[in-house]
Formats: sequence, C-alpha cells, structure tokens
Amino acid sequence: MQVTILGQLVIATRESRLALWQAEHVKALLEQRGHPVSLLGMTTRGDQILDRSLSKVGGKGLFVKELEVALEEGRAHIAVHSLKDVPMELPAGFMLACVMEREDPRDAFVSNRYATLDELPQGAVVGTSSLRRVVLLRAQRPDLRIEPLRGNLDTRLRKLDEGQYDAIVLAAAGLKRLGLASRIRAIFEPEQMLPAAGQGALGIEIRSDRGDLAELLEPLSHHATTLAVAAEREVSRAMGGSCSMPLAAHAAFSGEYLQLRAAWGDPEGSGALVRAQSAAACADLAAAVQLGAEVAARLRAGGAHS
Ligand SMILES: NCc1[nH]cc(CCC(=O)O)c1CC(=O)O
Repeated sequence: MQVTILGQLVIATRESRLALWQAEHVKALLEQRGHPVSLLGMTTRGDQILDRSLSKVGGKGLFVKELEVALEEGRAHIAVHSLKDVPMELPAGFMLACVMEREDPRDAFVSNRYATLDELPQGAVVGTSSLRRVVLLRAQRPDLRIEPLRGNLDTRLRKLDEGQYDAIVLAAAGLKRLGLASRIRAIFEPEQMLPAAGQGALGIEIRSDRGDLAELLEPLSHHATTLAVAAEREVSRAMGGSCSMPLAAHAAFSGEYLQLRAAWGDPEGSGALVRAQSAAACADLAAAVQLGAEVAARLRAGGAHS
C-alpha cells in the first residue's frame, strides 16, 4: 500500500524534557524517511498533579488521555509514549502501532554522597513514588526510610540536590536520553531491582482506523523489543496490574529464548513479595503473550492476587 499523508505528520507529546526528547527522536527518524513532522505539545493531568501519588489519583492513563483526545479530534496523528506509562488496555479506537528498540531497561541508583545502595547508612532516606521500587528496596534494605518523590526528571534531581533525600532511584533510560548519565552512581541489575513492564521502550499510539499510519510507522518497530514487551505487558494485564499494584516484569532474549521474570508485591502493603520466571523460544507475538500468561499463572500459584 502506498502511504500518503497529506501535509505534515503531527506528533502529540507531553512537554516534559523527556517526552519532548522522545517525540523529537521519532520526528528525526520519520524525517530521515522523508515524512515532514511537527510537534503538538500539551500538558496532561499527570503532569499537573504533583502532590499526590499517581496510584491515588487515577494511574497511568493520566499521562495519555489528553494526547488521545488530540488524536481523536484529528489535531495530531501519532502519540509517542514511554511504554511504561501506557495502560495495558488502550481505550476503544486506539492501538499501539509500534514498539521501538529499547534503551537500557534497568533502574539507576542516584546519589550525591553514596556509591551504591549497600553503602547507604541505616535509616537513610530514599526517594521514589513507584510501589514496585518501594517493595523491591524494602526487600533488600528494610531499614531505609522511603519517601515519596514525584515530578519530572529535572524536578526529582533538584529535590535530591537540595538534600531532601540521600539517594533516589530512576530509570536509567530517561537519564541517558537527557544526557544525565553522569548522575548514575550505580546500575541495578534486573536480579536486584526488576524493572517495570515496558521500561526503557517507546511506543507509538495511533487511532485504530489509521492503518495507513501503522504502515508508515512499521520501519520504526523493533522485533525483539516488541516480543519482550508483549510478554511483560501480558504479565501486568493478566494480574490486573494498575499503578496501585507493585509489579515488575522484565524479558530479554538469550539467543532465540525469551527469558521472562516477574515480581509481585502485596498491594495491601504486607511486604509479601512473590517472584516467578520462565523462558521459551519466541518467534512471534502469540508465543510471547503465552509466556507472559504462564509467568502470571506462576505468580498466582505463588500467592500473588489482583
Ligand atoms: N514513570 C515516569 C517515567 N516513565 C518513563 C520513565 C523513564 C524512561 C523509560 O522507562 O522509558 C520514567 C521516569 C522514571 O521511572 O525514572
């Protein structure tokens, strides 16, 4: 099918520095392929509400709703998201057209005084609002004082620099994209701090009735990332995962085998932590989703529940 988009392709994007970097990244890739692109910046409810934990005010959808309205109204054609922030089920009428090659999926330890988590003194204050990070940190260091930390990356780093925290935990991908890799003191290996489903990957959302756009975006998709992320997101979907459930899911290929690991923390805050893993040869989406379903079943067998 010959794809013809009349005029410019418009990307709807949040206006945080990370969101803009990501939208500019996609813009550059599309322009290399001969498609002129412009950006439509907008503020979402998720960007406005900074004083409450996301799990309390409505979750991931808060970061994508306004962008979807722009797609719906035809003011924009595509929306670029950190896949980690995209709900498992998109509203009717929207689809993920493509998943791009993943940046570093791991979490990073950031501090101005300490080199690693192990070096933190008893009772040190660590900033994060991610329930997943809270549960995984508590499992290793029950003595730490974990305090809420919200806002975009620059805001979070500023709060660290002001001395409100001894250390904070952030996704390595965001720091690297913004040229802030020098702030990383240590990288958590997945065994130590299992990443969130989709962490480090970008997804492009379109209206489901725009098959022409899906075709145009196809060259930007990355097969291995698409399969890994499909397995991870199936774990979340099958667990009924929302922002109020501490849940980690991370998959990576070793040869043709996709190795998927997941961790579930009790949403009631008992500190209970269940881990599960499995691996399978995955050549297509169906196999990856099947692997995700199997790991979710193993989590449930270990005591995890919705
Ligand atoms: N929840 C916010 C968010 N969404 C995506 C990233 C980082 C970039 C990525 O995972 O692609 C971050 C920041 C963080 O968790 O530190």
